[in-house]
Amino acid sequence: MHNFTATYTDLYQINMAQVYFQQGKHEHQAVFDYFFRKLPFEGGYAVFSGLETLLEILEDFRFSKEDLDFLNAQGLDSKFLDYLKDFKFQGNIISSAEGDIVFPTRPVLQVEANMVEAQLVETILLNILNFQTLITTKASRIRKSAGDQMLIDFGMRRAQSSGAYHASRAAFIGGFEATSNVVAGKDFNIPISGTMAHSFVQSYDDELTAFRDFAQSHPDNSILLVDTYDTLKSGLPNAIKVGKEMKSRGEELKGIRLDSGDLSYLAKKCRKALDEAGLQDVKIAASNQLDEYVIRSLKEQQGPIDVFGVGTNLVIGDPDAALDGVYKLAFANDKPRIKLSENLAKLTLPHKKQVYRMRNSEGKLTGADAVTLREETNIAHMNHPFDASKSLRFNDCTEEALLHYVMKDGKRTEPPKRLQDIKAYSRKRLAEFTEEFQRFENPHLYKIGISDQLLEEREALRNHYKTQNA
Ligand SMILES: Nc1ncnc2c1ncn2[C@@H]1O[C@H](COP(=O)(O)OP(=O)(O)OP(=O)(O)O)[C@@H](O)[C@H]1O
Ligand SMILES: O=P(O)(O)OC[C@H]1O[C@H](OP(=O)(O)OP(=O)(O)O)[C@H](O)[C@@H]1O
Ligand SMILES: O=C(O)c1cccnc1
Repeated sequence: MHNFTATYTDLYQINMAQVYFQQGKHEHQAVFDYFFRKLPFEGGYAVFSGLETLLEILEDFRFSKEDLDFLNAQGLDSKFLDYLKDFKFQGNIISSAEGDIVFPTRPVLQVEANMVEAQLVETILLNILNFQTLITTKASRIRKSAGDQMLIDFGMRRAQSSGAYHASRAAFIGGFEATSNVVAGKDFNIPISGTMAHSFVQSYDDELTAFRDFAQSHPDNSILLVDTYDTLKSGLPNAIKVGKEMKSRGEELKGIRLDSGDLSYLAKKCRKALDEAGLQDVKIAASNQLDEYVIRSLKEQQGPIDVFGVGTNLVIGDPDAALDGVYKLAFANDKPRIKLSENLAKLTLPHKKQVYRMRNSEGKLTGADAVTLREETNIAHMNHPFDASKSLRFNDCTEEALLHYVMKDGKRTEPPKRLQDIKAYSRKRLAEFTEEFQRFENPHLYKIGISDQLLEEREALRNHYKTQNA
């Protein structure tokens, strides 16, 4: 994996950190919230991911000698640079579980650290969490459409460059079974899978020989690409020939892949011909600019497609391209902090906080998460975060605390989780949300409320800064 040293940050973080150091404020303790304001893909939920990647980076987040030489050449203060020689992230991370279902406005993760540490980790934290959460959410939607069919990530070549590495990880958490991305497979223990390219077929004078050579070399694992010249007139009959030859040798053709044309129509024709040739076990894979909507349509048309290969639209998080996650100061030097805005929705929530998922007496979701001050319990009432006329009462509800310490004093509180376990957890958590929250068109709104005490604290601070600056 790329070695993320502490220069993996924006310059303004270092410039601010220098001032904190010079003013003797570098030991002041801060709490920052990571949250986002808008759900991606106009969907009803997001799936939080990237946490393990972040923790791994933070465990060894320091400046190398070359980093410090570079900063020295930029004219930064030599005493400050001396201090950075020993810099290491020694703060706490309080987080939602990776794979959990998360919503706008409420903190997804918090950083508790000194001002320098908290500021220097902001950029990498946003870089990792915004991207992986976006892609895991996209993958989860594609999984929803695909039902039980196999999903393979084909996105590496079309990803935003090295983003492919973490996109493959994120896609697996969201429900993909395999990836064509070999390095991600190796590093994250994701099953790898592959078929063949058009170039392979083109490089031969005839398609049949191309298929035969491939089958001979990969007797257990051949998926033949049948659309290079003509799917029904050439690719399919040649694949059937090779499939039968393999069968006579006691081998089995694994599948064929369709990559153009009307995928549902072609899959039906191919399935029929394969079955008639006694090749019922040969699978049909499809690719070509798939996403959750095309896959949903292909399923509705009952195209007998067993495997979907999804590239571009998955790894670029189409059409959103970015999650708008932000990192805002909530507490510093023993005082709650707020950021005011003309736009009410951009007011921040001050203080050290906790988030609770509210369930009714039967253990079912009530459709709301409540944000409270950290020490509060027994949430009976909550308020709309930005609309004073709206509030919600809870009767006889249980509260599940969603934020937990995952790093203390720069060290993880638990060993790293296996990707497979994160995926299984995520699936279980999403299954709690009814169809209304998961549908693609105008999904049901999951509510986020703030407790009476938090509202009071926020309003007091707001008035304080408003009058101070009047
Ligand atoms: N039966 C179908 N129902 C809905 N969408 C489909 C169906 N078959 C294919 N598609 C999708 O329609 C789009 C067709 O893309 P495009 O117009 O590029 O066709 P193509 O067959 O790939 O052409 P080319 O031969 O140039 O590659 C792709 O996103 C594909 O996944
Ligand atoms: O459409 P996507 O969802 O992005 O899926 C990946 C695409 O990448 C490959 O095409 P490409 O033309 O790059 O190579 P090929 O000649 O092997 O088909 C593959 O055949 C898919 O069509
Ligand atoms: O294995 C495949 O078929 C594959 C891999 C990457 C991109 N498109 C297809």
